[in-house]
Amino acid sequence: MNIELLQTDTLTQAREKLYKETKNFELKIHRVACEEALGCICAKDVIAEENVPPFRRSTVDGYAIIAGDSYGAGDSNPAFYQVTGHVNIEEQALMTVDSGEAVQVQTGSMVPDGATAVLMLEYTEQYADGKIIGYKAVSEDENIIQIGEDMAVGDCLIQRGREINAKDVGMMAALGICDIEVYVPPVVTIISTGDELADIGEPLTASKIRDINSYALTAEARRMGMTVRRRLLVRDDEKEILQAVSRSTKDSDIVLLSGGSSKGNKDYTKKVLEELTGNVFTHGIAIKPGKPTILAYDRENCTVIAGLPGHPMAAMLMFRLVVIHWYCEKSGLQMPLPYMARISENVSSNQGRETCLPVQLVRRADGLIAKPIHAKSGSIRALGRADGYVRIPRNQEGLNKGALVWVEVL
Ligand SMILES: Nc1nc2c(c(=O)[nH]1)N[C@H]1C(S)=C(S)[C@@H](COP(=O)(O)OP(=O)(O)OC[C@H]3O[C@@H](n4cnc5c(N)ncnc54)[C@H](O)[C@@H]3O)O[C@H]1N2
Ligand code: MOO
Repeated sequence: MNIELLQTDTLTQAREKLYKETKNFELKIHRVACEEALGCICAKDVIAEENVPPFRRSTVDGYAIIAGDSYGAGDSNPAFYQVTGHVNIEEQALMTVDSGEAVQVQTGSMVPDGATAVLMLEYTEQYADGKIIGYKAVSEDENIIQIGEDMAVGDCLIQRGREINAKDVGMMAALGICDIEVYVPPVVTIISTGDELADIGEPLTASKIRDINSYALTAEARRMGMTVRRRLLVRDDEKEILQAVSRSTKDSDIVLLSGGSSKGNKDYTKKVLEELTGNVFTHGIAIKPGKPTILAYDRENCTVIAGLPGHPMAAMLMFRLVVIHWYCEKSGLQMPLPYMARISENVSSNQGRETCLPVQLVRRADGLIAKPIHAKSGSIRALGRADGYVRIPRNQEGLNKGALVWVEVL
């Protein structure tokens, strides 16, 4: 029997091909209100058009003075000031402060011209009508926040690619930015293929197993902020798969298939994708798990199609390592930073294929420990127990116990 072996790309090659093939693919952009922006991905740098604060503000309750007037002042050598006014928090400071003078201010009040510092209330005492004593020296600018010190006109405050968080929403409010340009979440269709698959509510009959991938991939896509248009469970039937993909490429930016990606007699994914797109550019990636991954691009509908391996761990990892990685490149989104940990035991790896080793993270007094999860490629439990994975390069023999590794969080 002549079985054609998969011609594998490295992960880097597969990513580069996908990026090159999808040059004309552009994520759509829309505006959302500040209150709705949480979790969206910023599509254009947000530049401050106002100074924050817009005027000099006191950071304490006290007296605005000329700092030089306080030099040398202390408990046994107080300085004397003539109080010439008071600025309430909502008032504009219309007066100026001259040498020997003090204007009373509140936390957040505008600091009058001429004043170069604010002396805190607790270091002062009423002396006589209209006069105070100061028991402390203050330096230039002490207790004053300058115009634009927090955010200045022209500062880039939210960068393209950033996932907007609550603090960013606060910054937008501070700058009077009512809405922001963000990427429209890509629309995804997820198709599980397999005659052996039963849907979640169906009774399990002999030789059936439950469909995990369409649920897990849907949840992962949603976690990434994507919109899941539909989730389908399709038999190992070429025509059925073709119909499902063909209908989905018309209204989805991304179509994920799972199962049927290798070379078995019922593995139709590649054939169907060839027929529909004429543009399958990867079949096989030198990575474990995840080798039988297929990548295609439908140029007409601008749809990225990934045929993921059936094994759930492999499907999840390849969704992340290829498709989500591509989405991050397109949008500028950064994945969470990896954790550094020490590997708990010697690990051998498959030379010639990069290894993605699922690990559990355990916190110890001296740092994090990454415990490899030993399980067969199709293990479901491994998927649930893994906090993350360690990537071992294809040309590396393995890892020695205690080696420092980066753990990408799952
Ligand atoms: N002779 C060879 N056999 C296999 C090879 C190989 O190189 N030579 N590679 C193995 C690897 S690695 C993987 S991964 C799988 C990939 O196969 P397919 O992508 O064609 O997937 P299936 O054969 O359809 O399924 C594999 C496995 O996963 C189960 N599965 C499929 N879909 C789901 C789902 N939605 N939820 C839960 N489980 C699912 C399926 O029942 C199979 O057990 O091929 C190996 N074989
Ligand atoms: O490479 Mo397979 O994808 O081990 O599960």
